[in-house]
Amino acid sequence: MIDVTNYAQAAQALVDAGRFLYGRGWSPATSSNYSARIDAEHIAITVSGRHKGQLKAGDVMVVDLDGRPVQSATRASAETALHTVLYGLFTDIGAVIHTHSLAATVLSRALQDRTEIVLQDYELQKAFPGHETHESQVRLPIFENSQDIASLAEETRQFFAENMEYPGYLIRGHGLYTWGASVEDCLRHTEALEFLLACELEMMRLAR
Ligand SMILES: CSC[C@@H](O)[C@@H](O)C(=O)COP(=O)(O)O
Ligand SMILES: [Zn+2]
Repeated sequence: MIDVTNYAQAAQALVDAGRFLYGRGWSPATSSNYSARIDAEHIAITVSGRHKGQLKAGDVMVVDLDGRPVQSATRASAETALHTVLYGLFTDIGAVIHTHSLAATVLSRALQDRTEIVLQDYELQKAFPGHETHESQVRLPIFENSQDIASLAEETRQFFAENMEYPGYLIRGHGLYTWGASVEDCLRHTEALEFLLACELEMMRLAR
């Protein structure tokens, strides 16, 4: 049984997150998907194709950790497997957010031969637990974009099983995934990473 209060709280947090992320320009044109944990076996996740700046409670549904809808006839995000794989791996996370910002999209394409981005010498790195100084490194792997979400999910599962300290990842020409203990935490990570990626893009422009 799904706890109705947990579901309602998760759904409202995702609706609010959508308004914020769309407002920042990081979830344009129905792109992006967001989820929040309801209990050990279920998450609330955005319905596929919905405008993230105008989400209503009915645009958030429940799936189990195998991505199967629970008490819903709507279609969960096409990228649900990229969420469920993270909840399976990181038992302490409570939310996953995927954005489609200009910085994440352009930077991951511009660095076409690279399989990771290393962020260093930015004070804002301290937004991540365990990073006490700008001299530490925040690293994000870059996976190739694919319409085969099952195989992309498996690729991410294998990577993060070995590299649990990475706070998120990029899909080339597509966007960013990050997670956190709560929706609030996850939003902080999203905002920090989007800021750092925008800085990197700006640095690259200045270096030309
Ligand atoms: C509108 S293009 C973006 C989609 O292809 C996808 O990458 C995305 O982020 C949203 O898919 P969705 O099925 O709505 O969760
Ligand atoms: Zn996407």
